[in-house]
Amino acid sequence: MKITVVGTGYVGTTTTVALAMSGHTVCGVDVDPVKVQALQNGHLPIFEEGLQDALRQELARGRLTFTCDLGQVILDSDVVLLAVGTPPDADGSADLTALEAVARQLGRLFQPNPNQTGPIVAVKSTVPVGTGARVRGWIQQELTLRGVHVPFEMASNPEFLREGRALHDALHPDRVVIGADTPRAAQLMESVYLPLGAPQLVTSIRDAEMIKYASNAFLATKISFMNELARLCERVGANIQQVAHGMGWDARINPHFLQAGIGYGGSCFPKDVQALQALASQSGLSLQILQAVESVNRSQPGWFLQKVKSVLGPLHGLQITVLGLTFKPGTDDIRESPAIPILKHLEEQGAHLTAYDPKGMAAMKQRFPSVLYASNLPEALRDADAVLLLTEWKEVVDHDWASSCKELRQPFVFDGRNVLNAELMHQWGYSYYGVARH
Ligand SMILES: NC(=O)c1ccc[n+]([C@@H]2O[C@H](COP(=O)([O-])OP(=O)(O)OC[C@H]3O[C@@H](n4cnc5c(N)ncnc54)[C@H](O)[C@@H]3O)[C@@H](O)[C@H]2O)c1
Ligand SMILES: O=c1ccn([C@@H]2O[C@H](COP(=O)(O)OP(=O)(O)O[C@H]3O[C@H](CO)[C@@H](O)[C@H](O)[C@H]3O)[C@@H](O)[C@H]2O)c(=O)[nH]1
Repeated sequence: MKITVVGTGYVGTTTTVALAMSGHTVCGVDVDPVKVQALQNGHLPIFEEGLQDALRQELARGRLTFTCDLGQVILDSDVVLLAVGTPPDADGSADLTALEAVARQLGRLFQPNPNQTGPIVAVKSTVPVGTGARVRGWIQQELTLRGVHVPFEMASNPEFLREGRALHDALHPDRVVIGADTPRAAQLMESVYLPLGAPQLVTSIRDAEMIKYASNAFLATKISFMNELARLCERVGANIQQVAHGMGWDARINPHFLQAGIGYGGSCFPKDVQALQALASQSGLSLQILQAVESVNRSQPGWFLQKVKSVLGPLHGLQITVLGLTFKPGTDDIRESPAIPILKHLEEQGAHLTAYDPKGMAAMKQRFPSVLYASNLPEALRDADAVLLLTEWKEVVDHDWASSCKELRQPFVFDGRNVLNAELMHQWGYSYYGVARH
């Protein structure tokens, strides 16, 4: 099939590569000429393991191209996937400006064809319920203005990939959700993903739109639940990791997303939890559980810092090393990373800061220019009064902690992700503090 993907950010780029690997002819379209040029030359503007190699392979095979010119590729596309950003508006609702711009552009570009069929326009971006209908309306308005009839059909096709595992998730999804209100749209969308061999669920467009937000909100709820429980565990002397382990053996609960820590970040959970609440509020409802999820998440970095201060006392003048800046390992993305409020607070308290992250330092440098960025992990640890582990990079977890203890001025380690071996850390001479873990 011929597929156009509009928006070549995280999702769009991964999707173009995965669909080309599935045997389709794919074109990625973006308004950013620098990004398009880089992608066409086989350079990935983001860090995502394995994706650049796969991109180069598909470019070489000739099934994948990138352009800024939507008009050039749209006319013979069977399916147009929209993967532009939907960032939060001032009130938390999803900003659909980019989506509207693309929809109107499609309405100005679509041409009638002799077979009297039109393309399927599928929204892959995360959008509020009802957006499919709005996109249809924007396209139709432009067609009507031109006096042209093109029988395009709408679909919703939410994306569930995780950063750091993007290509794997795009090629091996737990499920493909297809929202379609006509049999032809459903059938064409099913054939897009047929080569993956993944389970497919066909629903209405509205249901598909809600499934995406509901999934993210539920995962965020699991995390905030565990983070709040960790606060109680710490008070009553229980170990949150053992508790999570014991809970996870219940198949009805499952072991995933039960890791307490310093709160969830990234470009999706914080914005999607807010957007679902905004949607509810526009419908005259308030979602109390999600209010609590958000509030626990906002206060979790502060709770962690409180613990640091209760051990170290005033932070002014202390040499503090922060390990991990990205919102999770495997990405260079620092959007909504819990490291941001933590660095801000440490800076305000007058601590001297050194940071190390395998991929996130360039972006963080823009926000925190006065932090010292170490060129490697051993250098970051040297002469520190305390170490705060904020992202569980493999390099950090696998570090030779046994021999590093003597490099620190004071061997305080605060593990915000509960990934180091507490018993060994104590044996090696550290004063080690996890999150509700003794
Ligand atoms: N990042 C993720 O892990 C992830 C996962 C699942 C779903 N999502 C959702 O997918 C959507 C895209 O997310 P992302 O992280 O890829 O966003 P992004 O910000 O990385 O990329 C969006 C891209 O769209 C381009 N764009 C904007 N306006 C355009 C236009 N008029 N024409 C063509 N291109 C245009 C931008 O230049 C940019 O390259 C969002 O709705 C997001 O919530 C993201
Ligand atoms: O037990 C856990 C699991 C995750 N996290 C944190 O939660 C955040 C998000 O992690 P993750 O979900 O792995 O990364 P994302 O790339 O943001 O992926 C989420 O958001 C995407 C965008 O919508 C969805 O497509 C994915 O399905 C969904 O997992 C990160 O800060 C993690 O550190 C925890 O604190 N504890």
